[in-house]
Amino acid sequence: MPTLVYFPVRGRAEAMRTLLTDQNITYEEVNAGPRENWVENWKPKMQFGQCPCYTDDDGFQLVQSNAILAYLGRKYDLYGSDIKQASILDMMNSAVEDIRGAYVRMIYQNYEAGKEPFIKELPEKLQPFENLLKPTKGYILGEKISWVDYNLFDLLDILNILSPGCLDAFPAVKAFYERVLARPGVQKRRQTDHFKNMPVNGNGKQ
Ligand SMILES: N[C@@H](CCC(=O)N[C@@H](CS)C(=O)NCC(=O)O)C(=O)O
Repeated sequence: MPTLVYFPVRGRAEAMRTLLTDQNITYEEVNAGPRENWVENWKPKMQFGQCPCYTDDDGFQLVQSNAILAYLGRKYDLYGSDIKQASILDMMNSAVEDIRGAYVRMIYQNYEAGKEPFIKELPEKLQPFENLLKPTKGYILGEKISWVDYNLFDLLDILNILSPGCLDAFPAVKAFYERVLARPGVQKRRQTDHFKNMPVNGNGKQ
């Protein structure tokens, strides 16, 4: 069975947990914490000293959250139907990562002073997604969900926690968020105690 090594927080693992559950892929969650256990037993084994780490059932091991998501996309036919669609997904995922990276830095390094300016800049950051999602009327590529949809959904979820209602001015983004949220497999994940009891980030800020 595949394993996912991470801490008991949503963080950089929740998008892949949602993808795996929604795609009916059974996997085992391995808690890399607490801190001493991580530093002693896990960190030295990770290629870049960090997790999440996904090990497939044949032993193939990957770290770097975006690489893991893309691998799952390739493996489970969630990467579009040609190189142009795949490249659109790469582009969208890079844009998701731009916001997630800034979010993570704000949460861990500058929450008190950085939260309000970050929220102020959100509309400017969400507008391109509104423009790109408006004509698709479904997921990023239209009717079929892709690996990047799960990552974008997770990003919107944490932004909505940071700034409740921040999606309201973007009808296509909001409809996209609600469409993914309503998927039975996504609901299945969100009904678990594992999900419900987990903080969004490792330092308790959200
Ligand atoms: N670029 C990496 C970042 C991974 C990362 O920041 N991992 C953090 C948890 S979210 C971690 O392993 N922290 C423990 C440490 O650095 O010792 C990715 O996308 O996976």
